[in-house]
This record gives sequence, C-alpha cells and structure tokens, in this order.
Amino acid sequence: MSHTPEEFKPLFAKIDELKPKFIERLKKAVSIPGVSGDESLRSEVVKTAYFLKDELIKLGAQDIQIKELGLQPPPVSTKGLELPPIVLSRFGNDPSKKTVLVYGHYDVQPALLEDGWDTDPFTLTEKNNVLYGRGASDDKGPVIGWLNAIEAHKELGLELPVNLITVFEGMEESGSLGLDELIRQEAKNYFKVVDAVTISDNYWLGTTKPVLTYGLRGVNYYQVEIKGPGSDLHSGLFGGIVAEPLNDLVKILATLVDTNGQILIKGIDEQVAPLTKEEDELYNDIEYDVKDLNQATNSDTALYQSKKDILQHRWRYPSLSIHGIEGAFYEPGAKTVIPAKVIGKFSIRTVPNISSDDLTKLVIDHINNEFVKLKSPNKINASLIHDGDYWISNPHNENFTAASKATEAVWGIKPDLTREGGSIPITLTFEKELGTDVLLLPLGRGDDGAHSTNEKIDVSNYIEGVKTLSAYLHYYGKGN
Ligand SMILES: C[C@H](N)C(=O)N[C@@H](Cc1c[nH]cn1)C(=O)O
Ligand SMILES: [Zn+2]
Ligand SMILES: [Zn+2]
Repeated sequence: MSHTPEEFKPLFAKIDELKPKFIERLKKAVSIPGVSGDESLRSEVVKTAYFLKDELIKLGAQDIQIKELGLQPPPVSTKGLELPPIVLSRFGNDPSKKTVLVYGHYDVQPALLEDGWDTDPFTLTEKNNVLYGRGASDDKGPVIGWLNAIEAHKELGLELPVNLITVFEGMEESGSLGLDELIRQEAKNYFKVVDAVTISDNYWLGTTKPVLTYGLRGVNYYQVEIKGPGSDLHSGLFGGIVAEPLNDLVKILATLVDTNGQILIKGIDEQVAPLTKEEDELYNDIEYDVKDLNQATNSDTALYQSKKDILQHRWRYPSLSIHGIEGAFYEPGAKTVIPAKVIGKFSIRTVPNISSDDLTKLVIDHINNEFVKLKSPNKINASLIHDGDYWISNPHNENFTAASKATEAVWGIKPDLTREGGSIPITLTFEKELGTDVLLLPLGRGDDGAHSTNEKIDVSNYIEGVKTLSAYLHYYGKGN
C-alpha cells in the first residue's frame, strides 16, 4: 500500500505470503473447545495451553514455563478442579533492547451450534474473507497474531527489535483466577525487566477505524442461590401449595435493574466519579454513531440515540446485566416442573471510583433485604463469584505513540483513543506490580460478536493486525 513505510515493505510482504499458514494456525487453536467457565471442558483449556507451548517451541522461544495455579476456589468449583496454567515464554534477553510483555488469553466463552451459530463454533470457517469461530476475535486471533508476528521475523531472518515476553492465561473469561498472585511472585523474577505491557484483547469501536484503548470497566460477578423443596416437583401436584424458588428468584432479579438499564441498588451512583467538562469534550472527536451500535447488535434496540450518551454509558457509567439461571428449565417443550434449586447469575460493570468491596456489600444487603420482603420459607445465599478492577491510564506516552505510528503505517489513518466497556481483570495488576505503562492495541472490529453467536474476525483485520503488532514492536524498540 502507498502509505507503507519503506522499512516495513519486506516484513509486510512476508506476512502476506504467510497468510494461509497464519489462518491454519488460528484454525488449530479454535478447534480446541477451551471454555474456562465449563468445568467439563477444563481439560480442553489445558490442552490449549500445551498447544501454545508447542507453537512457542517451534518458534524458538526460550525459558518456556507452564505455571500451575492450584485449585479453583468456591463458589463455582467445590470439587478440587485445577486452574489452567499460565504459559510464559521469552524471545531474546538482550540488555541493549527494551522488553515488551504481551498478554493474551487462550480460554473462550461457551458456544453451542444450537445457540444459533451458522457454522460449528469450533471449526474456523472462512466465508467472504471473514473467519468465523469461537475465539476468532476474543482472544485466540490476537494471541496467535503475536506468534505470527514472531514467525514473520524468523522467516525473514530479521531480529526482533525488542525482547519479548509472552504471558498467556486460560481463565480470563472466568475472572483471571490465580494470575494476580503469579504476577506478584514474578514481578522481580521472570518480569524483572519489563518496559511496557501490551494487550490485544478488545475491539475497535466501529468497523472501519482502528483504535487504541486507555480504559476498561471492571466487573463484579455475582450468584444468588435459592433452595426450597428437597427435589424437583410436579407442578400439578405441588403448584400453589409450596414456595417455589424460581418465583422468588425472578422477583429478586427484577429488583436489580430496570428496563432502561438503570441500576436499582441504592448507593452505587454516589460512588461514580463526576463527569468533568474536559472528559465530556473528549467524546466530541470520536467517530461513532447509533448506527454502529445497531449494526453491532444487528437490531434496533439502542437505549440511547446520541453518540455521547451511548459512549458514556458504555465506558464511564456502571451497568448491570442478568446472564442466566442455573437449574431452571430451558429446553424446548413444556416440562411442568418446579425446580428445587435455582442459581441466578448477574454482573455489574464497575467504573471509577466504585470500590469492589463496598459494591459487594451494597449488592448482598440489597438482595437479602428484598428477600425478607418476600416472606418466603426458602433459603437464599448471594455471593461474589469473582471481581476484576476497572483501569484508566494516560494515553500520551511512548507505548501509545509507537502503536499510533504502527496503525498509521498499516491502515494509513491515525487511530481514535477509546475506552472499553468490557473488562480485562489483570490490566491494573500489570500496571501496579510491574510499574509500567499498559497499552491496549485491539485487532478486531466492533461487530466481531465476541461472547455472541457467529463470532468472527475479518481476514483483513487478522492479517493487517499482524502487521500492526510487528510495526508497533519496531517503533517501540527504536524509541519512535
Ligand atoms: C474484553 C475482553 N475480551 C473480555 O471479554 N473480557 C471479559 C472478562 C470477564 C470477566 N468475567 C467474565 N468475563 C468480559 O469483559 O466479560
Ligand atoms: Zn478477551
Ligand atoms: Zn471475552
């Protein structure tokens, strides 16, 4: 392309040449159904870690370590389930070069064909230059993208411009359990000389303009268990004469949030940092429209119409989403059952300056108070499953500048600076424990359908993304 700087032409040509191999590598990664939230698939998550280890060996990584994290704590696991390991590796250890730590996750969200996928979620399928499959964008595509960037250098006989450390985890979609502790332990060991941390695990805001991201919402995930009869019951024999756990649960869930997305738990709004004039003005320059939102959701269900309202509610205000009910009848048909025990699941996206502990107290007190009002003989137990902090940083530093130049070299346009409504629980820990800047450099588009059916990454985003990651390492390595 005409905007490609001369210095990158051979490297970008090599990346184009390796495209079939890169797609094949992603296909292999996607074929392993490593869903961290599904205990029955834990061995597949672990298998993905070993797949990455083998790829790293082939690429010539040094000091590959598989770090075990011990058992998964309750409430989700009560039967001694091992957490998936962290895969560490190193490319180069030259004291004259800077060191970049790249983090990504190899676990994925659940996916079933019957959820409404057009193709098997664990078979990467190319249609019209788009690659469909669970994890294609979140986050196997970007993780494999880093490996591809390393391979392109290797194939060209080009030295990496920085020392690279890779940190790949298998529990991100389930709260990054165990990783905080590992980062603390390794801060003065494996991660002793890290100059910058870069994460490719979010998405462009829309579908055409690249972005760099300097903020994330946090996430507190809760469950509410309601137990009643000793076993599931026939609703004809027992309906109307026993207290039904699911009736209680739907009433409790309905007290959490209204249909306009307003959280109904008292005391949360007061903790949200006020919007300053300067922050409000930052939204003016960002390219986004309600049409982008409707395109990403394939619907006309937006709660706000103006760009500012949408972006502020996505980035700087909390939200509460109800995700599901364990134990409730959900299959097709008309089963006349009274479920004996149900567990409602919901999460709250947190923002500055909400404290996770204060929030959890407000949430649990609210649920217990509402349950008392029901005067039900059933038993309730509300608890936090996991939490991850929000993160916000100043995007005016060497790391962001390098990524901005790389984006221009590949896409011919300066990226927008955005925040992200989703969460990457470990980001703040890297920043605090390693004392380094963190950059979020997303590859995928806003309509990739992460966590949804028909998740995809466009071939152009995948391949140009490998070029962007490569160019970023060069700009950062030479100090821009
Ligand atoms: C943004 C990132 N790709 C992502 O999807 N993060 C998850 C993290 C999470 C935490 N608990 C469960 N999942 C998210 O934002 O939902
Ligand atoms: Zn992710
Ligand atoms: Zn995700």
